[in-house]
Formats: sequence, structure tokens, C-alpha cells
Amino acid sequence: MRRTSTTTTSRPNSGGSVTTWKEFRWMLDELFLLNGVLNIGDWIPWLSWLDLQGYVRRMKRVGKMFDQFMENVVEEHNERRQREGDALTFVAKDMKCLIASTARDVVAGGTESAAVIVEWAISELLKNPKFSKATEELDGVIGRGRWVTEKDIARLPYIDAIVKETMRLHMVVPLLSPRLSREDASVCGYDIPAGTRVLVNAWTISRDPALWDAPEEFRPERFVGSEIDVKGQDFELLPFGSGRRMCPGYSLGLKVIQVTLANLLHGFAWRLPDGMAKEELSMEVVFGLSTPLKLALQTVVERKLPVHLYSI
Ligand code: HEM
Repeated sequence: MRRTSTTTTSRPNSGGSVTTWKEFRWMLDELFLLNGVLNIGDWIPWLSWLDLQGYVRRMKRVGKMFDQFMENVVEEHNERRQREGDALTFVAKDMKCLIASTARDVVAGGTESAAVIVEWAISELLKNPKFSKATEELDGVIGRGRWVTEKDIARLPYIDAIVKETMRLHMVVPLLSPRLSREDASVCGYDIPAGTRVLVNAWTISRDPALWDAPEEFRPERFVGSEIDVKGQDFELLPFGSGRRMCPGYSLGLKVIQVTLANLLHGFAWRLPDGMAKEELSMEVVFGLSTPLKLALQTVVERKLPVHLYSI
């Protein structure tokens, strides 16, 4: 299945006011894609009114849809709270907008990035013979009688290494948030005047051969026993950015990725569809605000744990 592209604008239509799962998925794809496109009007301002690529029109449309969706969610909560007489947490009308836009950041930041990373991790594992190492670790530490919990992660160094290596190779936010230099500065021989808009290309840094051995290869082992972390202190690896504008959700995001991936590997045996060779697995990427696979991963999964563990 092909994801939203810079040229495709059609969206699923529920035909009603309630946002369907398909529409929500479409909104997220569109939001992330448009946040990362190169809009001609941003670089040549006198052309911006023409909106040559139609991106501004699309941004306005998806922005409106998202605001509407979030406002509906806040409204629903308000109604419920009113019904239950919960006066303290009732959201005043003028706060609704602020809450809706903050919630949009949290929903968008917290869902898409984690899902993209987990999908890349499984694709890499299907392509590389690293699966057995991960499942051996899980069998040894967790056993086949239960699911993985957040507390187990500290005892799963290979899963942690897979997550870090996936985040290095598939930097989900390739360009960090733009910064503005407040004073004249000199960095590595480059003069940066005050007022310059600075873009940090975390994607290139994490594939720089001066910093990484065989940077294009997926090698989780490089992080086993390594001090390099993803918390913004090691500048060669900045999947959550660094400094004041660093991702405020990094701790939650990291845990969601680790626990989700660990459970998907622990609970299911994964393989490619019959007749599909590893070499045919597409690793093409869409560059936007995030970097998902161009074609959604197609796999066959089989249950590995006792049946009763899968019932909700
Ligand atoms: C799951 C993996 C995630 C990744 C890889 C990720 C990555 C990033 C990156 C690279 C930035 C820009 C940082 C910078 O420029 O220094 C960022 C900003 C941000 N992230 Fe995340 N994020 C993730 C999860 C989350 C979650 C779970 C939330 C909310 C609960 C969140 C909310 C935000 C917000 C609000 C910003 C903007 C911060 C600002 O501009 O001051 N992110 N994220």
C-alpha cells in the first residue's frame, strides 16, 4: 500500500462529521508529509502568494480538519464532565483552542513517530539475520508465559540496541526544529551571523562515515555496551533533538517504541509473504517531517505464545 505522497491529495471520506480511522490516518500522513516538504514560497517569498506547489492550500485544509477533530474530542469530554458534574475540570471555551492545539502536537508526535520506527525496525530485522538474537534474548529473559512490560526493558540490551540502531539509520525527524542564532557565532570554521535560521540535519549526522563504522549497515551490535544514548547529550545521535527545543515526549516515546517492538517480536513469528525474497522488501523512504517507508510493510505473522495471552 502506497502512503500519502507530495502529489496525491485525495482523502478518504467518511461522509459524516465523525472522523473515521482511515481519515485520521490520512490526516497524520498528510500533516507529517507537508511539514517536511520544500515549499518554494518559503525560500522565494515574493512567489509565496502563488502557492505554486499547492502545499499551503493542503496545509490549511489538513490543519482545519485536525483542529475540528481535536475540538470535537475536547467537546465530548466537556459534555461528559458536565453530565457527571465535574466542575473543576470543565474546560472553559477560551482554553479549548489551546488545549486542542497542544493535544494535536501530542497525538501527532506520539503516534506517527513511534509507529514509523517500529515498522522500520521490523523491516530491517526481516532483511537482516538478526531476528534470532532478539528472540533468544526475549525467550531467556521473559520466557514464553507472559508479555514484556516496561520494567523488563532494562534487562533487554539487544532490544534496546535494535531500537537505537533503527533510530540512527532511520532518523524519523531528519531536520530538527529550525533554530535562530541570537548572536554572531563561529562553529567549526563557519561564521554564522546573528539572525540566521539554522537547520540541523540529524539524518546526515547519523550516517556520517567520520562518526560511524559502515553507517549504511544495520548493526545493532554497535550499541551493545556502548555509552551512546538518544537523550540529546551525544551529538552524533539526535533522534529526539537536543537542548531547549528537544522533544518533550522523548521518555514516553522511547518506552512506547521499546515495549511495542519487544512485544511484537516476543508474541509473533514474522516472515515475508510466500514467494517474496528478502531482496524484494522495499526500503524506499518518503521524506517529510517524518520518514516512513514508502510502501507499507507486508508480512505474515504467527502466534508464538499460549493462546490465552492474546485474549483481551
Ligand atoms: C516516539 C518517538 C518520537 C520521536 C523520534 C520524536 C522526535 C522529535 C524531534 C526530533 C523533535 C525536534 C527536537 C529538536 O528540534 O531539538 C520533537 C519535537 C517535539 N515532540 Fe517529539 N518525538 C517523539 C515522540 C513524541 C511524543 C510521545 C510527544 C508527546 C507526547 C512528542 C511531542 C513533541 C513536541 C510537542 C515537540 C515540539 C517541541 C518544541 O518545539 O519545543 N514527541 N520530537
